[in-house]
Amino acid sequence: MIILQFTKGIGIAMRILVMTAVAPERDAVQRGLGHDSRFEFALAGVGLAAAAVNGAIELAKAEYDLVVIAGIAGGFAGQAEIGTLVVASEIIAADLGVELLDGFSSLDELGFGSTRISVDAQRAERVAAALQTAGLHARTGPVLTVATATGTAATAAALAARVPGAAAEAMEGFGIAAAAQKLGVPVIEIRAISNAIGPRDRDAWRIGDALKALEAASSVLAEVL
Ligand SMILES: O=C(O)c1cccc(C(=O)CC[C@H]2O[C@@H](n3cnc4c(=O)[nH]cnc43)[C@H](O)[C@@H]2O)c1
Repeated sequence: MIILQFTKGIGIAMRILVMTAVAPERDAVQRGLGHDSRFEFALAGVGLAAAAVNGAIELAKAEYDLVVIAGIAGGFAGQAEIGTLVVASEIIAADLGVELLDGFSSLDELGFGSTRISVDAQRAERVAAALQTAGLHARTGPVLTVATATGTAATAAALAARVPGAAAEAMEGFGIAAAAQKLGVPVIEIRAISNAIGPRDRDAWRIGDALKALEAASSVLAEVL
């Protein structure tokens, strides 16, 4: 039996999986979205491995039309300031490779696979435009996934040089996106900036501001997806 779900009388409802690393991020997105039956939520856990495993488990449970990866992130200086939003134009596993005596070689360069996953570019652009129209400070740009959160100016500079235009770094996107890609489910990633990437200063993190920005962005998401 084919069951068709209709929403507001305009067609078949999308089924959208929202994945965040931790519960406070999920709660912020839920507050923003309000009650909207198209959206389902799952926690990825912190880090690439947990995110890949949990992404695959969640995506195997149902046929989703879209995965939205959401959460807080570090912002690269001059690219994404604290409290602003970044919609990923590409998701890049920026430290997946080998360290060389004089630099770094990515998995791609080694011929072992790809460190880049494409997002649903049309949706990402549409979301970013809608966020801007709503008066939120949002941009698109590459969002890096790292295994180790950056804690020095030298690493921040190395990552920025490795991925020109990199806007933000977080720790789950590539894992969830890899699972989604395997299953043919389109993905977007939205990050609210809680801290500047560079010398570690946990006291300077503005998690509350970032969660508020994430909530505000999510209230726009419901309109545009
Ligand atoms: O302590 C809290 O209340 C709290 C609330 C929400 C989230 C957190 C986290 O610590 C989440 C960790 C999560 O944040 C991402 N993140 C944020 N900044 C960076 C960064 O500079 N480099 C890498 N990752 C960052 C990351 O995705 C973590 O999973 C705490």
